[in-house]
Amino acid sequence: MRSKVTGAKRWVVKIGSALLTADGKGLDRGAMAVWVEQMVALREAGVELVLVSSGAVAAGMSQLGWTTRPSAMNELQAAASLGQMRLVQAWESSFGEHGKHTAQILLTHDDLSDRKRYLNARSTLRTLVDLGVVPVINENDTVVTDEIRFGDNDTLAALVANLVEADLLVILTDRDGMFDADPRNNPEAQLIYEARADDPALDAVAGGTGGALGRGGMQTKLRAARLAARSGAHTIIIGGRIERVLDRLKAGERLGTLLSPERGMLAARKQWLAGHLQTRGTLVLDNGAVKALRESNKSLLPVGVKTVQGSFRRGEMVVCVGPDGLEVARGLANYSALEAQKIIGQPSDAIESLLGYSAEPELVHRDNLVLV
Ligand SMILES: Nc1ncnc2c1ncn2[C@@H]1O[C@H](COP(=O)(O)OP(=O)(O)O)[C@@H](O)[C@H]1O
Ligand SMILES: N[C@@H](CCC(=O)OP(=O)(O)O)C(=O)O
Repeated sequence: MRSKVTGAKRWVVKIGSALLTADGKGLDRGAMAVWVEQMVALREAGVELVLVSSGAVAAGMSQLGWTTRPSAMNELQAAASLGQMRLVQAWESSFGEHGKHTAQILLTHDDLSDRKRYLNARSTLRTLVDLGVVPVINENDTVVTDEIRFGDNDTLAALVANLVEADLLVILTDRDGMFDADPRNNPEAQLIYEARADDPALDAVAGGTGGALGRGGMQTKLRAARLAARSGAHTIIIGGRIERVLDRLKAGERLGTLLSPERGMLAARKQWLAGHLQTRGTLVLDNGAVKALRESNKSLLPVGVKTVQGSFRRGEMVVCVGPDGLEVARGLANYSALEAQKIIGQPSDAIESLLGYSAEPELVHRDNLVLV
């Protein structure tokens, strides 16, 4: 029984091109319907779900009657924009059969490396998930250039897992999981059931590249597992054609390859927050806010802040001190220093009238807060 999988509350499911298009024969709607049925069941079981779907280029190629993947960027981008339409239509209509909606999110590298855009993408995704909508994410292939492309959706899916703080990343592919050698050339290759994501021995076995349609192969899946592990997520690499694959994972069956993070989610996040960012300002809290943070593990609301010092932008790190000037916590601010000045001491439902818009009710969300 895999308790880390059965207990996971937030899943990112990534489906690769080779799998989605039945090796280039156009979108495999039958297979999509089977995954959708299982994803709907997961949602009904209380799992929060984000889907990362490849297949735009492959779907576009089949619409255009192209049998080999073009190497020219403009052709790839044209195929992607054509195929993306069909891809999201197929997901929407398939989820629609179960009364569920999907939402398209196309991301580029810049969207995740810029703090402000990162926070915006995160709060949109959270809102969609809270609304019961399934976000369907792909790379924004038509605008990316070689220098800034994720290149493969394994990496994108891992960054999305970091973004939404998923506890499980499920990478569905055309093999049963990660083998101890590339199964294309080694019929004797054995499936690896469990390993630590950071195990250096895995580098040698994941050497091969992807198939004709997919881009990454096992190498990018391993890298994705390592990236996901940074925020404490487990990764499963597994065959998407295994019967009732998602249902059976949820039930705890030992299928596919489970790659575990070296640290738990909270420890990973705390280390990241504690180690990686410079602080840009200080919020002086009242006693009630200090107590709410320390004793009840709450988010910091504007109402509990007395003064704002320094100059910070949305997404930057601030220090939270008590009335005695001693540090209580540090975290990422949802508002800039100028905005914070206007909303401190006020209830969150006044933010909209004070600023003209409201990003979030919290000044610092507890997920982005580390107590000292
Ligand atoms: N150690 C390995 N275990 C399993 N598959 C491997 C391994 N090394 C290379 N591969 C290849 O990786 C392929 C899956 O990657 P890829 O073609 O990029 O698919 P996707 O579109 O699902 O991302 C498999 O078909 C397999 O041939
Ligand atoms: N964004 C691209 C996906 C890139 C890709 O090939 O990814 P993958 O098949 O997951 O290795 C597309 O939709 O065609």
